[in-house]
Amino acid sequence: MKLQELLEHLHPLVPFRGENPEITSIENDSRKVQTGSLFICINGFTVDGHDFAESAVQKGAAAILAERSLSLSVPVIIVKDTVRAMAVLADAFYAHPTRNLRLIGITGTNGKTSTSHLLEKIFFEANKKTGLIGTMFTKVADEIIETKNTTPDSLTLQRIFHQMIQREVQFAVMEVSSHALDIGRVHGCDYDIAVFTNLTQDHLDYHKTMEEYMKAKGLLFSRLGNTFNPTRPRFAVLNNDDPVSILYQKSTVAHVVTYGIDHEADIMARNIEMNSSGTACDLVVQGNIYPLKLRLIGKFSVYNVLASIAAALVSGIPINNIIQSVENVIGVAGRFELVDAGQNYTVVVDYAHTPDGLENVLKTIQQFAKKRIFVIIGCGGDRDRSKRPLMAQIACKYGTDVIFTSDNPRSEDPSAILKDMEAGVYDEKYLVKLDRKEAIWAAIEQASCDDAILIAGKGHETYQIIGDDVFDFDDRIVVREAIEERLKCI
Ligand SMILES: CC(=O)N[C@H]1[C@@H](OP(=O)(O)OP(=O)(O)OC[C@H]2O[C@@H](n3ccc(=O)[nH]c3=O)[C@H](O)[C@@H]2O)O[C@H](CO)[C@@H](O)[C@@H]1O[C@H](C)C(=O)N[C@@H](C)C(=O)N[C@H](CCC(=O)O)C(=O)O
Ligand SMILES: Nc1ncnc2c1ncn2[C@@H]1O[C@H](COP(=O)(O)OP(=O)(O)OP(=O)(O)O)[C@@H](O)[C@H]1O
Ligand SMILES: N[C@H](CCC[C@H](N)C(=O)O)C(=O)O
Ligand SMILES: [Mg+2]
Repeated sequence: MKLQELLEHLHPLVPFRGENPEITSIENDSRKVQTGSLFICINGFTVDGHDFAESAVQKGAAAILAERSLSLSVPVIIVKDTVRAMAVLADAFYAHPTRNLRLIGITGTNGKTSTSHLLEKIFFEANKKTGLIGTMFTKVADEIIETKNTTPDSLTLQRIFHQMIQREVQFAVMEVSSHALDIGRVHGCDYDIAVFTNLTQDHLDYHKTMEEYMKAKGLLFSRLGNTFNPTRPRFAVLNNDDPVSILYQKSTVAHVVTYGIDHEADIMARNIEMNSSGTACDLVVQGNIYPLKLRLIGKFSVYNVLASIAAALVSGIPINNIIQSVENVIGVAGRFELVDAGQNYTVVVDYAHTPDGLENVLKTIQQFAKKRIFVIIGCGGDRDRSKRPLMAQIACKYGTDVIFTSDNPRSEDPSAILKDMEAGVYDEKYLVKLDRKEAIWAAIEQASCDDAILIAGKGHETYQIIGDDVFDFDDRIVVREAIEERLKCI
């Protein structure tokens, strides 16, 4: 594509003169630039991409998109906001891939990964070709691609959609983080369905207030249906048990479909009964009642199931297929994942990393725990500090034996993170063990018959980030080793 043809997608006041080279790729990382690339300079949180423009030209960049003038031997196009321009240009360069996909975006503080995996499974089992983008990985048909962020930057994202089109994917399900909505990573995505799970405290390091956080998530709904193809129906799937849904409902021109447990909704679950191996309930859809037997545990899992059922129904998947798929789901990796190595107590590994997530999981455990509840919990570094004391409080409210330990300290001092947690707790009911492996082993040493152990915060993660180092660490493997070692000694 010629540079001028590409730039026509920006607004007409963007000046363009001079050479009109062929653009063979778009890159925002100078290290990936090749001959013919358009290099987009992004002023990031860590470094300024403008500082790499010269090296991009040396690597063969044919043109540069920047926010300020740069003296270079190739055309430099100046825009006010390169992040925004990147989203528009990436969408155009890859021939507007989301116009040809049924795209479902899922936002909310907790439950995005769980709901998106459930929904992808429903589509897959209904013989649709699927794509998935989220925290754990990205999937294009049967190919798994590693991604760094829950929602990748717009360039990576449009490239993935393009691959999906090439692989004839019909339904793409993606997690849409509040960061992505705020920064503009999903600008240019044409969603058919937007799903809201819930809103509780997280990411205040970034958004500063709950109001700003709520507004960022709301962008998914206010933009829905404002894009390219007005003839395709758009749906907002909202959780009626979360008061924020009323605001999102007001902000969208799309059709609204609601789900809920405690408040009247289009799609509901009633008569929920739970034990340690599953959940039974009645699914109510348009006055019809369908008995559901889920292998997933907890009220929060029922919400995720309802959200995925609602999105699948408005996508035209028959109810009986949907029910069969959700009943088959054993679980999502690292979400209420039970570790059974032959011990006589329950071990749960869960990704709860917010106050609400932790409370939901602990309430669930409390419902079937017969004796002590051990909680092993830490908080991530370089993330919302204000959630640390709250998570510590919740751990001590529901746990009988609590061990505060490290999560991913990242650039922070691990002891300082634990001090932030301790500030929320006034009794002495907890132990502090900086080393996560030691914390897990200590709990296993003390556990006895019918106790329950929750290892929270890292779920599916197979690493621990300490400083700039990434170490192998998987709660599920570490706890299994500890259990097996203890069983040997009996
Ligand atoms: C705070 C934040 O959002 N940071 C994101 C941001 O990184 P950054 O601004 O630090 O980038 P940077 O290193 O300053 O680089 C600026 C520019 O210079 C370029 N560069 C850099 C070096 C070089 O040699 N040459 C070069 O051209 C880079 O490619 C980039 O274009 O842009 C990167 C590329 O898109 C992201 O991967 C990175 O996410 C980091 C890893 C992150 O941890 N983000 C978290 C806060 C996040 O976004 N989380 C959300 C929500 C998670 C959830 O709740 O599920 C998510 O969606 O992941
Ligand atoms: N609907 C829900 N409501 C409240 N808590 C939930 C819900 N679903 C899951 N959780 C809790 O939150 C944790 C994270 O779930 P999940 O990974 O699905 O959320 P997420 O929104 O994708 O999180 P992230 O922001 O990290 O991408 C789970 O391990 C569980 O403890
Ligand atoms: N998506 C969340 C995941 C947190 C997981 C936790 N283990 C941590 O590292 O803080 C975040 O990036 O804030
Ligand atoms: Mg997620």
